[in-house]
Amino acid sequence: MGSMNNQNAMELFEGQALLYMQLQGHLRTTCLKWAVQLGIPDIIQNHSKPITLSNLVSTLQIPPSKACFVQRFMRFLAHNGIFDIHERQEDHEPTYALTSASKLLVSGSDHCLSPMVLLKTDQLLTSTFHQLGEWTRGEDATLYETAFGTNIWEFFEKTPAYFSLFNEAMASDSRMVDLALKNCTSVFEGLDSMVDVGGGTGTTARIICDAFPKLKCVVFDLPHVVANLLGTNHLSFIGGDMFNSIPQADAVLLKWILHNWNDENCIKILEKCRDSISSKGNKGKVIIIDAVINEKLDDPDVTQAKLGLDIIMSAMNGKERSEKEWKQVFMEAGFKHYKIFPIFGFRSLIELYA
Ligand SMILES: C[S@@+](CC[C@H](N)C(=O)[O-])C[C@H]1O[C@@H](n2cnc3c(N)ncnc32)[C@H](O)[C@@H]1O
Repeated sequence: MGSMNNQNAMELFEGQALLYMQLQGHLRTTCLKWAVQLGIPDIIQNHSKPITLSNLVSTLQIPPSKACFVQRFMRFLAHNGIFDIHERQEDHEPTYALTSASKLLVSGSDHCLSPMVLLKTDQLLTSTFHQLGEWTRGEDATLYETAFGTNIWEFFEKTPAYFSLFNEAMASDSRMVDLALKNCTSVFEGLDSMVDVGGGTGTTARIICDAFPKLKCVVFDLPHVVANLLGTNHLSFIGGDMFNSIPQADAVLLKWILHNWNDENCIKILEKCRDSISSKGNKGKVIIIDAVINEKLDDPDVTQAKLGLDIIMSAMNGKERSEKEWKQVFMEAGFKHYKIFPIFGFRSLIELYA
């Protein structure tokens, strides 16, 4: 039949499997959301040993007729590294345990990322990506302007449910900062004051203040974000716009801020940071926590996480950057020296000096 040889056919079938795998990619996120909404990580954690399928189904109060679906969802999630799956010796019944990923989904644990799962799998927010084609062909600066008619920050401001969803997700991400602080104490030691620009509801600043009790911290964010937030002796909240001016300090922290913005806006923000630390001479610093794309050195899953985030950021007119791209932005904003500490999982801490 035809001129197609076996080799060609095999290549096309491999291509087909790759395409089908990618086309079903949304199921990874929806099944993950299903597991979080049903509280499966909590159930396994509370069981204190691997849980059998029948036990899981009865705890979930799912009709026995649906047990086979639970088994298949769990198999799919286990295949994607979210749960561990084993067979009980005596009756071959599947049992499930937590992995390092699902340990991060246990409610009330120190590093619970479930709020981030709920943000990233939200139906309205994910549906905006169906408009990527319309947005790239049009003149709107961001996808959110095409989808909602406003930029994302105005959308959160006007939609209280999403404002809370976003802030809780960011706070959950920030709680992981404590895992890396001991690897970069030199970055914060000796500082008297720090301003966390775009610091949201203050989770990162609180963790840093606790770890470095001599440090006074200001959380600086849009006025509606910090309105009504209570500080402490060492922590205060100030509302404003980082494109206008940033309060004076020994150091400025920018966690997950610069990737939201294009190079032109990043340079403007960094110039305001430079003004903020100017009274410290060459001792003032900017501390950035963001990803550095490095496809050659990174594990493919890490690159996948960074490149996916880059698409989300591109829709906000921001970007994830390679070291070369970061360096260019730093130099154009008038900074001369930087040091990268790859200590935050798929993100790095970058210390920046004028
Ligand atoms: C991606 S969130 C990061 C929050 C926090 N740094 C964290 O990592 O959890 C970006 C933050 O920038 C704030 N932001 C946006 N535009 C701003 C502006 N013009 N001035 C100050 N903050 C701004 C947002 O309100 C939001 O809290």
